[in-house]
Amino acid sequence: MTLRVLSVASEAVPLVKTGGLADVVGALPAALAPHGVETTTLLPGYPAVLAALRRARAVHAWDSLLGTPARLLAGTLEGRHPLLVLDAPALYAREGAPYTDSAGRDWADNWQRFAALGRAAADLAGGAMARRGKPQRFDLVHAHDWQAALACVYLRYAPLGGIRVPSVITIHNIAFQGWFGAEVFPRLGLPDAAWTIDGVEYHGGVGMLKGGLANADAVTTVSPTYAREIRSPAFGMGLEGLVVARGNAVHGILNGIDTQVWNPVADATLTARYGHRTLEKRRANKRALEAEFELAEEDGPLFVVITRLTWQKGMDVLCEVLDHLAGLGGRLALLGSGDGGIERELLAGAARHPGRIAVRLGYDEALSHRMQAGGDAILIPSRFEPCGLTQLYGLAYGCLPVVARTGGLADTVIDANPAALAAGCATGVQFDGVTYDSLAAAITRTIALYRQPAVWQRIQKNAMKCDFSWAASGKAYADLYAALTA
Ligand SMILES: Nc1ncnc2c1ncn2[C@@H]1O[C@H](COP(=O)(O)OP(=O)(O)O[C@H]2O[C@H](CO)[C@@H](O)[C@H](O)[C@H]2O)[C@@H](O)[C@H]1O
Repeated sequence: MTLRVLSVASEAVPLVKTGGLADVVGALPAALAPHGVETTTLLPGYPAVLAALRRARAVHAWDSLLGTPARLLAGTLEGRHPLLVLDAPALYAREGAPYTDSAGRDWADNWQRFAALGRAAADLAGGAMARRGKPQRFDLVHAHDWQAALACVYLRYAPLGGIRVPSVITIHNIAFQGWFGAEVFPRLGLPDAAWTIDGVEYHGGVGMLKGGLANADAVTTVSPTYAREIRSPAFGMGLEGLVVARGNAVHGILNGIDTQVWNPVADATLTARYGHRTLEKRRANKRALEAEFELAEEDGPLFVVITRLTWQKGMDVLCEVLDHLAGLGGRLALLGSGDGGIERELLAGAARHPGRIAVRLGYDEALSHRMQAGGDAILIPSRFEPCGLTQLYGLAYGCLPVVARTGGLADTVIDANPAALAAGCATGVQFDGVTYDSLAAAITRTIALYRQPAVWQRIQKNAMKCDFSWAASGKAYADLYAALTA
């Protein structure tokens, strides 16, 4: 029997992406299909999403969805999986990024933009459209992050159709909570009962992620270690008490990677395609990357970084170790954008070390593939990392991850310590604490390993043979859905 799931999110590859959330939401339908789950993805109708919809048909219209007219358009994701798009021009038809305007400021009406997404999801799954040609019945709603969290709250406090549908919320990053002032509460269309510790009330305002965490039937986050970490104040960002209170309803399910998109044997963006038996072909990718970044052409270690430039990702500490890295004969190619101060410091580092440190500010998906294929090691000094995807891509591409021991980074990389090297299972380098000393020592250790070619290649082969496809995690989600709908 097919289980029908409505996956609700604010971004999904290949239509709209600001970070790893989009990779996961985009990959889930194919990951779940082998387990008898049909996933319909509901996204906001940003201009880019509407432009990509081919042969869309309108399947529902609201005269007023939280105060604004809206339509629901049906199409497909990747030409294969059902897609629903919430077309509400007053909320989404604007220039800029999904959450911010062109100047990088949060849209002032974000509360309404994403409350409407949650209300639409609850209407769809709860049966409110049944009389008016609802496109399909759903057995379960899966909400991602604060932007979709109100779906769980509406299903609990204000179901409009009378069908009781269970919900799951996934936390991709507990640091982003969607908190708004108390004045928005009356406009959400929720009963007074939701203005409580069990509902959306949080520190005197509306906490969207908090409301979802409190009211979803199950909570998942994207690695087992992060599921434990967010029980503590250091990682829970204020929500640790609620996470602890949800007890066994909280699950850590590791993200997978889309092996159709991230596979060096078949990756069309690369100069040379290769596998773990043809590692020597990586050299052509390294030469191409050096040329692209105007780095010195040599066989010494080439580090890469692909990230949002933020405090979470430890990029301030990376700036501090640039001189150390270059002084040891290392080179660095960095792709990222974000914090203006960090951008300036990185550019200053590149100016101090021409040919050794090169920085590309911006977002470039194809270049990120070429960097994983041409770099020797990827540096990921995150202060916290719910799962992390770039270390998984690095493992698949033999670009060895050098990671802080936190969250999903701790769960997916095996440190090349003497015991792991002797046992032949090492896949990268881990270090404790994101400080100058710890990161500098990890870089020193990585370069020492690189200078032993047989050892390095062994680690590369181990890394490339790891299976971080969606197979296991797709099943874990499907099992959770089955338990909730039994
Ligand atoms: N400048 C650039 N150009 C091209 N590509 C770039 C880029 N900057 C980043 N990327 C890409 O964006 C994605 C980032 O995903 P991550 O999982 O590493 O972090 P993010 O913090 O966005 O996601 C959050 O959600 C995901 C999904 O659950 C969790 O893995 C993670 O820990 C959590 O913080 C990767 O696909 C990466 O290659």
